[in-house]
This record gives sequence, C-alpha cells and structure tokens, in this order.
Amino acid sequence: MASISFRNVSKRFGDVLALDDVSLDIRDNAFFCLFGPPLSGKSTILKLILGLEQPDAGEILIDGRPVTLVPPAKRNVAMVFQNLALFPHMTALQNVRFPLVERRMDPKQIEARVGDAAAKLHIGHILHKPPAQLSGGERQRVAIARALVRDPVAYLMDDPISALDARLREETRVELRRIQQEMGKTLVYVTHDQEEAMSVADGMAVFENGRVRQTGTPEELYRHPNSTYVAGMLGAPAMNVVPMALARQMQVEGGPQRAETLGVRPENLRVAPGAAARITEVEPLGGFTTLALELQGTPLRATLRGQPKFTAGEMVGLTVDPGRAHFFDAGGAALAAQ
Ligand SMILES: Nc1ncnc2c1ncn2[C@@H]1O[C@H](COP(=O)(O)OP(=O)(O)OP(=O)(O)O)[C@@H](O)[C@H]1O
Repeated sequence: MASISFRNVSKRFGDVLALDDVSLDIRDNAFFCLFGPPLSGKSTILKLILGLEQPDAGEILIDGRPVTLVPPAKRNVAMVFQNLALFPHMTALQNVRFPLVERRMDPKQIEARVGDAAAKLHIGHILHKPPAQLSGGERQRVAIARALVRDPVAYLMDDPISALDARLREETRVELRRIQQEMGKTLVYVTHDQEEAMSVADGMAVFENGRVRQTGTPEELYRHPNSTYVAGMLGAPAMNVVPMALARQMQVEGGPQRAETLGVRPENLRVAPGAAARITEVEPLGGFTTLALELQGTPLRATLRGQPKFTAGEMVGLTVDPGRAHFFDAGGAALAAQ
C-alpha cells in the first residue's frame, strides 16, 4: 500500500534544472505513467522516489510521510530493472530468489514467496532456465518476479519495454496491466510512448523540460488538454491546431474572445461536400483511413472510419463535430469554449 506525493520538488544537476517545482499525487494502487520527451525529468522522479537522489527543494511523501531523511533500503520501493539486469549465470529461479537469500530469509518462507510470485507471473515452467534461454517477454516477467518477492510498497519501471518489437510490446503492456491489478500495488511507469501511456495508465503526468504540464486520467488529458503542448503529445495523428482565421472555413463560429488558435482532433474533423480544402494524400489503414488535407495553405489531418472513396486532388468541405472544438490563447493555454 503506498500513495506517493511530490510537493513543489526541484532538483538541479549542475547547470541543468532537471525538475522545476513539481507537484504530483500518485494514489495507492495506481498504474501511473510519467510521460514526456527525452530529458524532460521522468527518470529523475524515479531516482527521487527510490532515494538515490535528494531534492534541492520541496518534499516527497510515501503514504503521507515525508521520506527525505529515510534511506533507500528503508523505503521499500522496488525498481524493476530491464531484463538485462538478470544475472546470466543463474537460473530464473535463482534470480527470483536472490533478494531473499541475500536477506537471509528462512528457506521455507523463500519457497512460499517464490511460488506465489511464479504463479502470478506464469513462470513456473521456465524457472529452471538461465536468462539466455528465455524470450524477451519471459525475461521481463522473471525480472518483475524478482522485485515482487520482496513485497515492496510500490514498483518503479523506467521504459521497461521500449527494446521489444511492436507486437511483443503490445502483448507485454497488456500483461503488465494485468499483473499490476493482480498485485494490487502502486506502479510508477516511465514511458515516452503515448500509445503505451494511454493504454495502460489510470493516471498520468505529462512532462516538459522538468515541469509537469498536466496530470489526470488518459481520457481527461486527451479530451481536455490544458495546452497545445499536451494536446500535441497525446493522439496520433496529432491534434490539428490552426489560426482562428481558418475556423469559419470549418463552420466553427465564435469561440472565446482571446482565442488565437483552434484545435481539432483528426477524428473530429468531418469531410463534407464543398470546396474549401484539397485532399493531398489518402492513406487507407484497414479499419480507418487518414486523409492529409490543405486548407488555405495549412496542412490538416482527418481520420475517417472504414475506407471512404476519396482521391488525392479532390476538393472537399470541412466541419467539426459539435462540442469537439478546442480553443487556445496566444501562449498555447486552453480556453473554455463559449
Ligand atoms: N546524474 C546526473 N548528472 C547530470 N545531469 C543529469 C543527471 N541525471 C539527469 N540529468 C539531467 O537532468 C535532465 C532530466 O533527465 P532525466 O533522465 O530525468 O530525463 P528523462 O525524461 O528520464 O529522459 P529519458 O527519456 O531520455 O530517459 C536531463 O537534462 C539530464 O541530462
């Protein structure tokens, strides 16, 4: 059981402000994703939770208690290292047992805990093998089991599946979600893959340059991004963000007074009869089709269901699904629609 909170935490490495006044609340038992581009401060959050680094300012709380003065070993938080961190000369079983043997735990208790972890992770049948004889996904599960036997209050993972190929990544993330729910433990998970974050997280924080730009559920952030930055980070193809001057061309009337740009997700852009925009590219992707369009020189993307019959060069009209227009001010901050 562990909730984890950051209160106005800053961390500097030399000239680099790795974290800038970060506040975060990760609730107990959450699958919480730290999401952002490289060097935005995600791994620094993990190091601070583990206690490998100390904040320069602010406070970190685990289950409501400040941990600044608590040494790493006493925090009982487990980092699940990537599969490379398994000992190659040991079998999977010896690897999983290792943290408990090191603590001189009673052998009977060790067997019970290892048996429990192996059952949860479905690795009983591969425990006799060394890591070299396991697939990437199996190694991953063994690495998780090794963390699991310690019975920590929370797990941390730093981009654990980025090295796997696309299909295995998809399988593994579904599995991680299942394991996390079964374990009933808080999992803090770093990723720079928006699809991964959206599919597994029940809470997430979007980072930019050491700052948290927004936190919430993936759905909240997708539907109500607070800025063009967050809007652009979630969703592929990315949200169309165009000058307000083009809003009328898409039948969007009004908008808040200070609005400088209009944002429309590709799936909320409707293609209608008309001659406002030119289709520049048609990309049929099976279940849906992506259109690249040009509206008065501005490129746009639309995602349509199925395989509608459009061809490059065709002129079309554009409308926006009612209630699905986003408006942003000159600084890129979201404005409430009027
Ligand atoms: N030990 C360190 N010494 C010096 N600079 C560091 C150290 N650790 C992190 N930094 C710097 O702090 C900033 C944030 O790094 P961090 O590793 O937290 O980013 P990240 O979002 O996890 O990036 P990535 O996705 O590439 O892992 C970067 O500019 C990085 O170079």
